[in-house]
Amino acid sequence: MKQIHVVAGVIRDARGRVLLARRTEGRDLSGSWEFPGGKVEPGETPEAGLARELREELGIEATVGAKLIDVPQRYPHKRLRLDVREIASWSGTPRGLDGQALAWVPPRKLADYPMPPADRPVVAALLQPAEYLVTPMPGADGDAWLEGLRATIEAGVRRVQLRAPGIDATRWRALVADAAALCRETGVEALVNGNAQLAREHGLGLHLRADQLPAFEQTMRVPGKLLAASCHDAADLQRAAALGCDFVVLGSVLPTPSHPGIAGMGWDGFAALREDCDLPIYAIGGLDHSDIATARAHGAQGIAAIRGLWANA
Ligand SMILES: Nc1nc2c([nH]c(=O)n2[C@@H]2O[C@H](COP(=O)(O)OP(=O)(O)OP(=O)(O)O)[C@@H](O)[C@H]2O)c(=O)[nH]1
Ligand SMILES: [Mg+2]
Repeated sequence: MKQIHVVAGVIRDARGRVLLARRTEGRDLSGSWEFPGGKVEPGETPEAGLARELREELGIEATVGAKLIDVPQRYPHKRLRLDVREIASWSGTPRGLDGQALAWVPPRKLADYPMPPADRPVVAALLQPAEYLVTPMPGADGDAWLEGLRATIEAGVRRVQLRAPGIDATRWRALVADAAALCRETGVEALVNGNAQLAREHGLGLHLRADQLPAFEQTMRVPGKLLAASCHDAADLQRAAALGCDFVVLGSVLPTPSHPGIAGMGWDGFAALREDCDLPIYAIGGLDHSDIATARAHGAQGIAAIRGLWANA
């Protein structure tokens, strides 16, 4: 199958809006909106290719900045790597030189524009956190666990999964109530592992374990709240996508002490699974903050971790 490297730019105006272009008739995915860019030509660097595409398609001169995300994606007749860069600065007035419509879109509204599958992880990378904390098991001192959560939030974590497998149910209910209040107070998105009833009671999102995916039904969703899932293979990813999960966690990428004897799928294994799925995916398994750039280079939203993100570790 044909493998193509496409480089596209996130171009922002002074008001922070992002430029989208609409694919013209007669091309693949026509009518869908995309980040301006195109195929890198043989012998060309991605930066030079993107600057050239923006000159040809929009008539602007651009300086290519930091990498946002690299999304490996499989389409019916080709395998794509969508390599997305921030545009550090640009000059001129963008015009649709190929006859394509243009739109300046506030980031919050990006999801309203139909885009190709490879762009869904790109939009998620622009809007959603790169880190997803999974709480460690509370020790005897529940207050210390809550303090750990507070410190982790103060350190910058904005999305949290409350998880404590095997804990006494009454004790967990009380800890979840306190943790939910703390997350609400600090504006942090919180999901609870596995327990739809607890999620409902506290207005939390729900994070499904992989073994819960086959029997889970839409009617069990918490209305208006996030739904996420832990995935280990292609079948899990397919089930999570069919359920309409907002995002998933996929691993283990590296071997971890919590799953001794299980080899990780590695970054190449992660990227291969990501090719057939358009969900935002956090990589998990032996990772911490320092792995975010590597994760993004393999199409991940970022990293999920217990010890790797816990402030009091
Ligand atoms: N520029 C751009 N292309 C994207 C995005 N998302 C996405 O899937 N693509 C795909 O990446 C490829 C972009 O290549 P292109 O615009 O240079 O070329 P094309 O295949 O339309 O050109 P062609 O018809 O001349 O072969 C297309 O297959 C397009 O569907 C995106 O956000 N921006
Ligand atoms: Mg193009």
